[in-house]
Amino acid sequence: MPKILIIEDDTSFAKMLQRFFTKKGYEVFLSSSGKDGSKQIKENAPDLILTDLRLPDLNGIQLIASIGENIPIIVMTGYAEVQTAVEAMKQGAFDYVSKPFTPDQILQTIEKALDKGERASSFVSKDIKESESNTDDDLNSGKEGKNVEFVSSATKKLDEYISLVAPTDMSVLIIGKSGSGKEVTAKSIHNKSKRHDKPFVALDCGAIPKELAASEFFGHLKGSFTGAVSDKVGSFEAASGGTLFLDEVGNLSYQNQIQLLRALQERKIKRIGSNKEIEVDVRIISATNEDLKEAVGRGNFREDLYHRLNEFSLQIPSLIERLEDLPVLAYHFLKVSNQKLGKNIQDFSNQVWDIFMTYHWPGNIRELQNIIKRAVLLTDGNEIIPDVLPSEMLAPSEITASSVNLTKEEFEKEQILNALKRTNYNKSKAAKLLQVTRKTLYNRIHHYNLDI
Ligand SMILES: Nc1ncnc2c1ncn2[C@@H]1O[C@H](COP(=O)(O)OP(=O)(O)OP(=O)(O)O)[C@@H](O)[C@H]1O
Repeated sequence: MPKILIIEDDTSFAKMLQRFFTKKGYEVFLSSSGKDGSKQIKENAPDLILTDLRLPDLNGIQLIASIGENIPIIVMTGYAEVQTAVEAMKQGAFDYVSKPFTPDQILQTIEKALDKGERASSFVSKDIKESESNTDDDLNSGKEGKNVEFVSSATKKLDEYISLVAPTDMSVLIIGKSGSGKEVTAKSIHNKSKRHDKPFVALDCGAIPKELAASEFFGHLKGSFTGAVSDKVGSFEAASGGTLFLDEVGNLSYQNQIQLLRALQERKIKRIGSNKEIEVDVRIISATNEDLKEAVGRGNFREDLYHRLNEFSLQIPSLIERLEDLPVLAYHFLKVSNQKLGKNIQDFSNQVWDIFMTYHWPGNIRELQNIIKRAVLLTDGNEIIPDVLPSEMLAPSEITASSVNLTKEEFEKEQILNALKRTNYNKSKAAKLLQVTRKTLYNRIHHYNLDI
């Protein structure tokens, strides 16, 4: 079993990595300082070292220089430290990864580094390594064989990340298209966290007028502004001890971003009209369906806030990227709709399955849910047939699942143009068809420079 030493002073982050690598079959040691790290290198003889560059007692570059080239070292860097990371590589580090990174990214880098080390020393312990890796393969295939039947690899990976990050207090940024399950994911993280018996409060930042955002976040006292007819508890206070979910966080105005950042930095808020500071303990999970990094680049979203919200990011696959899950979801929605509507419809016809598996699902899981509910309502027989599906599914656009070989950007651009054509260039209707907000549609039109 390969041994990894993680030198990182952020202990909850280090523990999360430890759990992940242990699951992947590594033996993991933790150290929170350079001095202790050097001691552990002697005691535990790790096969690989993963180290932060900023350590409380030693600079990572000095540490790397003292280890030499015998053990592969991977350095973890903050977003502004790439230059130092390059320096670290000159000193002999194998590679660097910039935070935030997904566990899979770091795993790949580690495997690459170990593979290199293994080749270099293969003559020493080839037999042992071969027998160990065979056992690992058997275990992995056995594990997967149990539950891969109906679940896509994209969803399995997502579940794995949720379980990893849930017990920590890290801020999570969930990225995904509208209706893909971002809020469901946020709830799942909350339910698996130690805060699960405290409130989960969701705030749709896209729906609040910017003048009212501060009051929604922090609350207000009666009479503090026109319309403040009674005292109001804000979302931060309401979520105290629990989780605050900020949906469509990219839609916050610049002024609101500053207010949010201040509250996150100070962990204290004041209700509007009050001088009393209130300490708040909330975990922040936010979601976006636009590219926030790009919004940072354009100057529309504050970089400092972006990094504070994005200690860990989760990408939610669109339904079209997880079509293997569609049957499980479809039967689930059939069952729920039957219960709600007092029906007992058994199945979907073969033609319906064909349509489901080739449609492009711009509205993702929400669209599937709505379509099935409507179909259940309209069906008299035993089985759902194409007649009860919406007409846009029966005469689908030229864009279908098979066109996924377009790049993601080309595909999205096509979807937007298509929706606009089908609605006679009415942007409100096109946004509805795409199941995004008008603001998102405007942003995307601007992003793709669409001349309409
Ligand atoms: N894994 C799932 N199982 C069952 N239902 C799901 C699942 N994921 C999403 N849904 C359903 O799909 C709908 C959309 O999910 P959700 O609200 O989480 O998406 P979203 O990405 O947050 O959407 P938006 O971007 O519009 O806020 C909800 O009604 C939700 O119940």
